[in-house]
Amino acid sequence: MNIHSENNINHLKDSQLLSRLLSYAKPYWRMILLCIMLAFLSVVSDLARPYIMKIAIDGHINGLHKPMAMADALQADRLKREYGETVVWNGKAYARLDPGTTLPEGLGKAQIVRAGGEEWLVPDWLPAQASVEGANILAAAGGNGGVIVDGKTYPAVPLDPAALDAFRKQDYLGFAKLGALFLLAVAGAALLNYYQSNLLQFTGQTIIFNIRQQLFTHLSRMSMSYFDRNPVGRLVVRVTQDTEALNQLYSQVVVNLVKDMIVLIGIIVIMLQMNVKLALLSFAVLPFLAGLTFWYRSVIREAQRVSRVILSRLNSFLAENLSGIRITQLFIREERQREQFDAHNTEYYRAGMRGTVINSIFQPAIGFLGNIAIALLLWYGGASVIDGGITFGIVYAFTHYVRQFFQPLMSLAEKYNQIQTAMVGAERIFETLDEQPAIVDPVKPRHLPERVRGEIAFENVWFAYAGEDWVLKDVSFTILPGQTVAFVGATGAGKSSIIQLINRFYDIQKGSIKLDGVDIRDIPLDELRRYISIVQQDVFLFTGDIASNIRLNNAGITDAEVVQAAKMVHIDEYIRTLPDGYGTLLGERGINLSLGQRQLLSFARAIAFEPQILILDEATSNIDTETELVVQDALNNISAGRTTLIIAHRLSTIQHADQIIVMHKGKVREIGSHYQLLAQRGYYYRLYELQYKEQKPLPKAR
Ligand SMILES: Nc1ncnc2c1ncn2[C@@H]1O[C@H](COP(=O)(O)OP(=O)(O)OP(=O)(O)O)[C@@H](O)[C@H]1O
Repeated sequence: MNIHSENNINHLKDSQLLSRLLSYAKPYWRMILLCIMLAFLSVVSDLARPYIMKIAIDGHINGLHKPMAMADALQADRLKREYGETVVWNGKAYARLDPGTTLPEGLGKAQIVRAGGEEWLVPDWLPAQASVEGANILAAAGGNGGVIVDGKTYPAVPLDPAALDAFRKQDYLGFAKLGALFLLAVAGAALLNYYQSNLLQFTGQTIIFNIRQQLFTHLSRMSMSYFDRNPVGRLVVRVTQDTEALNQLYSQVVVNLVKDMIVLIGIIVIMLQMNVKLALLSFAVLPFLAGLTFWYRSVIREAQRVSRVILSRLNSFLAENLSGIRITQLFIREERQREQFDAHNTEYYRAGMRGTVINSIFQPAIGFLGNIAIALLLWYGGASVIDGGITFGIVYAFTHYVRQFFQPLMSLAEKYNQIQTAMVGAERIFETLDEQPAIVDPVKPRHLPERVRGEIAFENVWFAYAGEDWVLKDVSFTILPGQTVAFVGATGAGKSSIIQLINRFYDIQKGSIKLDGVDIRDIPLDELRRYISIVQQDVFLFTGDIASNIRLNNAGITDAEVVQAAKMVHIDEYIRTLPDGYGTLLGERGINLSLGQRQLLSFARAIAFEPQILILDEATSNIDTETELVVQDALNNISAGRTTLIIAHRLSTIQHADQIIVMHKGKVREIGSHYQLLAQRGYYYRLYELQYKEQKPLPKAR
């Protein structure tokens, strides 16, 4: 597997992932519980709305035609006590009855029915169909004060507008009340949703804030070998995108899923309570729904997994190619790179389309099932209304509940996607967090004094970056306190590796490296690295001004010390010519420095930190010869009394070193001073001769 290919194997089980995810949410359980309670209340007000409509329809719009109890006007109070709203008209009191109420002894029956465009009061109860105008009511039976239903004539009195108003009064009042209640439910749901979603976002953001913080702290402790294996682009995605996917999980999915569950259960309960038969009929589509969801789950999971793997490949390709754009343009590789990008892009497009096609089948299919349920309702419910078995209000409410029932299922696809993305994000985040830094502080640390002598000893050191590819083989040497030691050797001989080992960017496999006689693995990392400053060929500049790039946020370094360090490496003059001097911004929003200027800045950085051990890795390779002489002079000053290690290809710059260590294919080949090594007429001599000839072709060798 190369480092750009994205890991696509599931290591952790979903249940393990979930329990770890929940552990992050645990400190905030009160808020989450409150969110769930708010969600519950908002569901209640959501579900209340069709119910309110049902009451309006059955109780008031069609309320006029309900069967009534009739008594003498003197008994109005009794009627009111027992059956609620009572109308007194023409010496009689009337009260509407709920369906199924049995009429006690002593009370008469009455019902209002619409016939021939007029409302009639009948002192009897009519068959259920009669409440629907026109159904089997032939007409008002001429002028004889009666209505004919199913061939039977009932005596009836026509109601004049004033009487009708009296009977309708409770309906007008009822509409006002129900309207207010409806409004309250809407406003309540809006308010509850507002608080709930804010609280959720707050909780989610806080949890993710903590995870990001933990990730960054963790990453900054990781060893170099980790960064060799993980491209920066991937780690950036870890800290930003993957955590954002988790945020979605906490702030959108979890509570909304709970909310959806409450909605579904709530609707089932309400429907069963309103009418069992109609409810069961609406649920007839559920087995198909379950089958469809099962199919969807299995195909979309695979499609999304493939799509994610391809996307991360595309991202890596893009990141690498944009950072290497200079080389691409220089070697006119644009066309080839474009073809490769095209291949990745096409693959991603296809994967995306596959997901789209699956979704475009699933979502309408769910909608279709929902509509079938509504069609069943219309067919059976409509007929039952006419038969009088079910009220119109119930059918109306049912169609709404069925719609509400299918709504969460329609967005299931989206939620499923979010959960999957979050799970993959969580898995990657936990994998990152679980990876322990290869280089850690010693269990039993040994502390060196504030100032070390600076003796560095390599004793039979064997080192490989990976496996058994030995980069250093049995390397031994001792650098005495205050000495300046140079490493020379061909490219790839292992010089830079030696330097990376001294400050423990990597740990060795065999032998030991000692500072003042103490194995560096026994010294706390912070302390070890505080003694050492390294100036490298590639200088990294942080976004910020020049002064902050020299002192690297170390408040202990004063402005005067910054200037002093810059003066020592002769970059002070240049800095002063810049518009803002030491306050000039570098990087993206500021100016760009030349490679040589960057190296000088990095020298100043090393000097300002006053290290006790100074390491220069090809540090003067980009500085012109004239400036190098000056810097060399400054270096001589700085290295006086300090252990200094220098890697240089230009042998002229290291002739004054106390010791020169010649490396060859991972081994120490020769050690000695310049003159000793020349006298040996070995590898160093040959190197020197080669360079000497190159640089000064005219005079003959001494
Ligand atoms: N981060 C790394 N991961 C794996 N192998 C590495 C790494 N860095 C260097 N190497 C390998 O280690 C060997 C020695 O590299 P090193 O950089 O120490 O050589 P060097 O003598 O400093 O060369 P140069 O003069 O070119 O800087 C090389 O063969 C290189 O391929």
